[in-house]
Amino acid sequence: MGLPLEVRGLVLTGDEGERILHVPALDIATGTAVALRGPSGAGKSTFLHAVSGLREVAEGTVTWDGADVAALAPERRAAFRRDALGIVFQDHLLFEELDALGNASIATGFARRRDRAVIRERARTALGRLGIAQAEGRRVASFSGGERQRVAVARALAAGPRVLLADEPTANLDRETADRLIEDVVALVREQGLTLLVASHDPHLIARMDRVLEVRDGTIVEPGREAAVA
Ligand SMILES: Nc1ncnc2c1ncn2[C@@H]1O[C@H](COP(=O)(O)OP(=O)(O)OP(=O)(O)O)[C@@H](O)[C@H]1O
Repeated sequence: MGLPLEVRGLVLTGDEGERILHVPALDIATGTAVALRGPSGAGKSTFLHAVSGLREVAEGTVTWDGADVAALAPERRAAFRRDALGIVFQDHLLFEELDALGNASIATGFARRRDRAVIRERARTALGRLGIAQAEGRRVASFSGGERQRVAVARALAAGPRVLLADEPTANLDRETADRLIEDVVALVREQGLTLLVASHDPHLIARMDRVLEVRDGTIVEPGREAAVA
């Protein structure tokens, strides 16, 4: 099952204290697939980092099922992220010396012994679905951008998250691979009731989502409603 997200009075600022984003109120129901679009530099990545607890929040709350990630102590925040969130961000942060399967199943390093085989199996399945099973034993240092992206997606799914957060996951992929990735991720999200929040400009991806939010003029709006999501 996924988790619900509740954002209240969120203000995100830059290094000099300048305001980047202000989101008065936003709710995402459990199991909803949401696209976040908006011009380059609007603040999509900044928002995803904030809801992941990877970025300090100047004001407000970011609450996943009752837990305000912004208020958690650093270790508890890291544990929450590891246990509940699958994250596919633009800098994939793969371990260059490990092969694809080693990267995709990296969560085994933190998991209890009895969960490790499950994670490894999920990683293998995800790599297969994403079309790189034949390269699972190759070190990722030799992978293309698109292949790295797919390894990062497989890694996020292998940990068994309740929420999947992704930043332009189809950006470096050819149309066919991107469409396959979209189909697989949407199927998985639906099967498992995960909450999905994905920054993307890809019309094929956006068309498959339940809701489309737009980062615009320093806030988040929902086109169609044409008012700040409050
Ligand atoms: N720590 C920071 N200090 C100052 N400015 C910042 C900081 N972090 C982000 N910004 C600025 O905030 C704006 C939003 O950046 P962000 O990366 O979130 O945009 P984006 O919508 O994801 O864009 P893209 O589609 O190009 O990835 C940019 O102008 C960026 O330079």
